[in-house]
Amino acid sequence: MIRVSGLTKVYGGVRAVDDLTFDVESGKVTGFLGPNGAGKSTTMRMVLGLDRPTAGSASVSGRRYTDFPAPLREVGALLDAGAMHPGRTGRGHLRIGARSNGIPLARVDEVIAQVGLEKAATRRVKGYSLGMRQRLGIAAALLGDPPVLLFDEPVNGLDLDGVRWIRTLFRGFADEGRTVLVSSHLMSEMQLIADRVVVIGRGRLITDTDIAGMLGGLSGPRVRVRTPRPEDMAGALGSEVTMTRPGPDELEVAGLRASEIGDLAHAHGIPLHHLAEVEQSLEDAYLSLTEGSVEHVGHVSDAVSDGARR
Ligand SMILES: Nc1ncnc2c1ncn2[C@@H]1O[C@H](COP(=O)(O)OP(=O)(O)OP(=O)(O)O)[C@@H](O)[C@H]1O
Repeated sequence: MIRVSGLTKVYGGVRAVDDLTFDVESGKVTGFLGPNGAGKSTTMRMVLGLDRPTAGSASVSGRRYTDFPAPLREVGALLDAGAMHPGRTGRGHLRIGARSNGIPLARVDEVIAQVGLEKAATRRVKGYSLGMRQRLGIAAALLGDPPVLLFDEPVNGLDLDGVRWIRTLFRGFADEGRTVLVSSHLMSEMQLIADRVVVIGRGRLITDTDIAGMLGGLSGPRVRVRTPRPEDMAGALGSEVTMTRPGPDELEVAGLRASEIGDLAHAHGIPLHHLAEVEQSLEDAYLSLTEGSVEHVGHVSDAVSDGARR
């Protein structure tokens, strides 16, 4: 488990991380979400002892990272897949990590097989694609078979196969009882990967909840209705519901379920051409959670459109 308590980091005048407190439980994949510049990487760096907190603390399995004699056995991390010596082979890169942490060299071939890099292991890293580098970075994180794993934006730049592979891998880690913290600014991806989400903005905690809780925090289900008689339909729905008019013959209704709207239409003899609940996504939840906070509105919009572009 990872415990972050009152964690704060100030760079010059910038409060990159601001009094952040949350726990990351074992046996789950926890998404660490926030727009660019929210402070995710800085938080992870402090958990890994790479940055010193201005205030507060971060611990892994009850100890500070810097107190572990063989940290790779306790925490595996992928922070920046680009930060590998380009002239080394994949296997060479892993052997150095193993040696410096007292890990048997036989483990190197095990993790190479686990990430599917057998064929590329003797090639130099400079010839690796981004996806191969991500795989190698994950192999390095797994070297010490650690109970806690941290990944900073692991799906960035991966193709669909790579993303699917990572999703399955992370689920497997959580099912084995490991603690898995994965940062991303892609809400849609987290909806598929994570059991819980910790959302931050401008270094501060916005929410710490499970996916169901985040979706449940929305204003309730919305229903899309298409009818040639939208005015009559609106009248039949009454004043208790809230609705918008996305198109000339369309209503989007909050406050009633699709079945109730169908029954009302039937009772009033109004023909319906379409009736469906609008699936709500984590993206919607993220927006609705943060739009009340003026401080974050600009950042949230940036993040969502940024995510949509990728
Ligand atoms: N070494 C540093 N010196 C000065 N400012 C920094 C440093 N590292 C990060 N910052 C600032 O701290 C803030 C948080 O940055 P951080 O990289 O932690 O955010 P992030 O959520 O990981 O963003 P991204 O999604 O873009 O990776 C930003 O304003 C950034 O400019």
